Amino acid sequence: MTDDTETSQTSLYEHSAYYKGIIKRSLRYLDTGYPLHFTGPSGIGKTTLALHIAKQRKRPVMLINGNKDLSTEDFIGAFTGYKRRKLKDNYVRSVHKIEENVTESWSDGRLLEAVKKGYTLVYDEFTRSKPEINNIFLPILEEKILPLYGTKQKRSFIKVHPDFSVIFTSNPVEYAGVYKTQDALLDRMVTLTLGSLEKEAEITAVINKTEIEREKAQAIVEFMMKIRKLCHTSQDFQGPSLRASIMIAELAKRYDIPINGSNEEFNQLCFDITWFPLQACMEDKHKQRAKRQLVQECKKITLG
Ligand SMILES: Nc1ncnc2c1ncn2[C@@H]1O[C@H](COP(=O)(O)OP(=O)(O)OP(=O)(O)O)[C@@H](O)[C@H]1O
Repeated sequence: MTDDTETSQTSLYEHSAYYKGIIKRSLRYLDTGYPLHFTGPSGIGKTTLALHIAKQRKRPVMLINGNKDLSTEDFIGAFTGYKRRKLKDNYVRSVHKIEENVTESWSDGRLLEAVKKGYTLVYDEFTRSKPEINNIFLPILEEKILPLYGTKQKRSFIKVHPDFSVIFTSNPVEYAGVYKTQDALLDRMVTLTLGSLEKEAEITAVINKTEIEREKAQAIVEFMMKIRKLCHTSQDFQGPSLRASIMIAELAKRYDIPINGSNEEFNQLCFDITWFPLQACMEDKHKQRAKRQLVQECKKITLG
């Protein structure tokens, strides 16, 4: 993450009472030794917030992205090859002595490194990894040890560094589609559910991220809020996210597209960015009507 990005995010977090509260509480939970878990729909800023909080702890931050291929070796480490040491003793001319030593070389996995050195770990989208892989967090969180069995290591476990902490993120929609989150693991974390941003907070985020003028950011966010109201199904599918507002602002700025519904390019941009996430939050029978409403709402925007 660049310094610029960090500055822009800090600005939203510093000016929003909602975020200031979350950050303060989160740091307390982490400092007391409880892992944190941000859950909520895609694109509302879970990862960004997790990384921001992790950085506040003044410990090195490690990011791991959950995925189905993540293995125990990735987490703990593995023997990666052999080290050969050859000593040739020719001290006495007539005597040749060769001593050869072959040892396996071990390289630490990312979790082992974080646990050993007391890093703050951000484990993003952890529910995308297989539950049996995530089980390794149970002894870490409960007994404060990382077991090394199955790794041919001499030690059977290592102690967790007192400064080690974890922030998990997940998207509830994925619980059903990917792997069911283990209740035992969830039971050991403090889970905070993040909802959509309030209007002012979203406008600030869009301005900070894209440096677009305020009135343009406001027009985009107000449009997006109307579009989200067209959603019919569960609250987990909230339609176009903050990411969608940022995309429209970024593209309009980059290609000098006026934020104006009378402009064909702008209409197309609105549609391209919002239709797919919008149609995902409703049943088929509502889609045609929602499509017409989306086009109409976009045409109503009248900024230069
Ligand atoms: N406070 C903020 N200020 C400015 N931009 C932000 C802020 N929070 C998030 N963003 C931007 O919004 C977008 C989505 O954020 P992020 O990736 O953190 O969301 P997420 O909830 O983790 O999404 P996903 O579940 O899809 O991984 C990113 O482009 C990010 O840079």
